[in-house]
Amino acid sequence: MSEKQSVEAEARPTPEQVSAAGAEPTAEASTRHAELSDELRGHQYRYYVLDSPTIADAEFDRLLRELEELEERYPALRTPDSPTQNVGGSFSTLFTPVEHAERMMSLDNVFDLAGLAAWSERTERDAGGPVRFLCELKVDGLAINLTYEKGRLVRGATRGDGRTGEDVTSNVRTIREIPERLTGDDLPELLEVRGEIYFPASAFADLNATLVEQGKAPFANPRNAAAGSLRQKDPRITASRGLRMVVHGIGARTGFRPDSQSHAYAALKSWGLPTSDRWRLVDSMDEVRDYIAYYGKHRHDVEHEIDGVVVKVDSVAIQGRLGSTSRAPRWAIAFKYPPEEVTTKLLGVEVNVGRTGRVTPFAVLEPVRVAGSTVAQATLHNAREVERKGVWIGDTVVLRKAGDVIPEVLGPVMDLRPDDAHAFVMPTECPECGTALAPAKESDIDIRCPNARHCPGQLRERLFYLAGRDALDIEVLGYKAARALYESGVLTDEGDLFGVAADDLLRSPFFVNMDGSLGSNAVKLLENLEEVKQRPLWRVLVALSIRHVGPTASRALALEFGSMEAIEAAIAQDRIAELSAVDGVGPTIAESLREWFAVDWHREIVRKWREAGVKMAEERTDTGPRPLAGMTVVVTGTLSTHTRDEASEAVMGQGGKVSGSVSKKTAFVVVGDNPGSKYEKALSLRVPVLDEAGFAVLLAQGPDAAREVAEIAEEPVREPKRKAAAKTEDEATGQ
Ligand SMILES: NC(=O)c1ccc[n+]([C@@H]2O[C@H](COP(=O)([O-])OP(=O)(O)OC[C@H]3O[C@@H](n4cnc5c(N)ncnc54)[C@H](O)[C@@H]3O)[C@@H](O)[C@H]2O)c1
Ligand SMILES: [Zn+2]
Repeated sequence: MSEKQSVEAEARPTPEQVSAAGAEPTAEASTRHAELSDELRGHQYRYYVLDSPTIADAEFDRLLRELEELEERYPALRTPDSPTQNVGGSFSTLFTPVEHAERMMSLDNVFDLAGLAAWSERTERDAGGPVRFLCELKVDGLAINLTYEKGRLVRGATRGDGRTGEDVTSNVRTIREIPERLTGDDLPELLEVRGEIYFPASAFADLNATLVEQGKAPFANPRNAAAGSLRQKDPRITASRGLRMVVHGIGARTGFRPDSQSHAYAALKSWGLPTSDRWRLVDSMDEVRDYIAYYGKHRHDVEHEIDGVVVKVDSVAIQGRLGSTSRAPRWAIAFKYPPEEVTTKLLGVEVNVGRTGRVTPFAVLEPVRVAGSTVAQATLHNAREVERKGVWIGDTVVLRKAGDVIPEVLGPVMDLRPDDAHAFVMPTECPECGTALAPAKESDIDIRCPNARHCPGQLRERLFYLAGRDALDIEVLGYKAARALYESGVLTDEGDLFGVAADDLLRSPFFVNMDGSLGSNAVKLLENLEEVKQRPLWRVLVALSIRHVGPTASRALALEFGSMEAIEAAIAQDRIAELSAVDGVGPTIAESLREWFAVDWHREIVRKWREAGVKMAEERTDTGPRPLAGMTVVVTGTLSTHTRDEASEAVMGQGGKVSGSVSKKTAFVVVGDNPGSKYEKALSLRVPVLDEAGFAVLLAQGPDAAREVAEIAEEPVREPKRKAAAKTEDEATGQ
């Protein structure tokens, strides 16, 4: 890094200096060039020959780009043996070397849309006009060359340096997807088929687990697994690995003259070769960008890893006219997606105790930037998962962070394992309370802390959860406040929560000012707790942390039973069938309710909350009219006057049901801003549609009045009406 900076810091040569024969390289530049070249060759050897790289691809690419930049500045450094000029990878002595009939090339890369646009402009200029492009996925695997003579597979070879590869014919023959004989008439005399061997992403974790079990080294990622599995001395091992292939090109051919890449694919497919069905022919760069965007989003919906998109000129004639450089064709370009994989150090494995007592190990990592954020932790799910991945504390590991997906540790870089690395041992006691851990059932993989009531970890998580937006929504009760409450002994479990008074909070430094007076957070908490006592029954049910009883089931229970007492009575009288018959509840949840209420201290929570004044019944149960009884209302889009929850509560408060899907039986669909397809569905089913004003009418004046102001589609269904006035951003997001 520092050397790079020193090179960059030098004065740039003037354009005249460069244009002549190129600037004379400085001593520093030459040294850095030599260093980088050596380093890159070392990485290439590990990657192509040992199948065991020690740095992430993005890091390798960064070093290669640095080399390219140096050579751009000092063209004299660009010697034919530079890593920038060659197809990466020599060949090993493990396999017999074989010459390819036609050279195997690499691909030039671009890393952004500007680079892609520059390439397409250059290409169309050189081609003398607009060209048709073929877009396909860049499969992150291992390049292979299959030679077919008169339709018979005679050889399989790795790319090697592009001219000479390794003979892996017997290994290739074990891959089921690769035909021994092509089928059809008109088979070419000679055909080199180029493609990628890959290891299915979904089988990767299992492969590592098997290797670890056998005491063998696990792979860092699926690409290495593909290369390592194909390049085996014993083809039986290759056969056991379930490798697959995608065809993406042709080399030498006799008796086969396709006029385009796409025609070639069609022919290869008809002969039984595994071509992809994801390629697209397009006539504009807009469509290329759409393709790139689509697979950027669906990168992990594909059976193999993808590191980019390859854009090719479809016409073989134009391909020929454009030709190639020493290492890559000019008629194709690889658009690389932002890297998702990095390597970092696994500093430790710690465990976390969850709301239900589940103890989960997580990786503590040296903080590293990947996919736009800094990652310092990654869940490891359970002890078996840590073992299956084969990662040890102290290892350099490959970390993958894909977009919004949670970061995942893929595997260890075995060659960098330090002597003092050691396997993680799952604790036998709860790190929060010291209780012996055990699986809930003998067959469970997860282990739990059985001290549910008093374990600080579990209590903290339950308090945090009951204060959440989907439960009681207590603003000031966050993690720190939750911890402060039990650490100072203000409460022993959540049953005490609503009995907390100012005096109690004075015992906790967290809630007290320097001068000994009650802090503003304490005042706020006490206020909050008062308000919360009036929350609807379903929120109280959620707050109890009963397994499987989330907002949906709680709403259904509240609607059906109307009060906590009624639910308790149903359980006490063993009317479980009645519970499970409730729409949105079912047998699992009914059983879970029964189990929960069977525990003394659980029933105590309910009793204490009730005594403290928490409302445990829906107001409307026996008093007041229920004008919406028997009606189902669907709410879609954003309302400015109600949050979704408030709207649902208002409907349920009047005896109505709230549903997520529109059917013929729906009484009303309430439509806010940016409604989804439910609006269109309502119109097509001729269900009355209410805007916000209409919803207000429904709540204030009842269904008959609402029907007067509702929009009902006439037959035949017309184009859905778009909501005219857009809300200001504040209104739209202010809920
Ligand atoms: N981590 C390391 O130490 C290390 C070392 C060397 C190379 N590498 C990585 O290897 C890559 C560079 O090597 P490269 O020259 O092999 O290739 P490349 O990945 O830049 O592109 C060329 C290769 O892409 C493959 N490919 C996949 N899909 C294709 C498609 N649809 N059409 C055409 N070709 C397709 C072909 O096999 C072709 O040889 C980089 O990603 C680099 O980071 C990493
Ligand atoms: Zn515990």
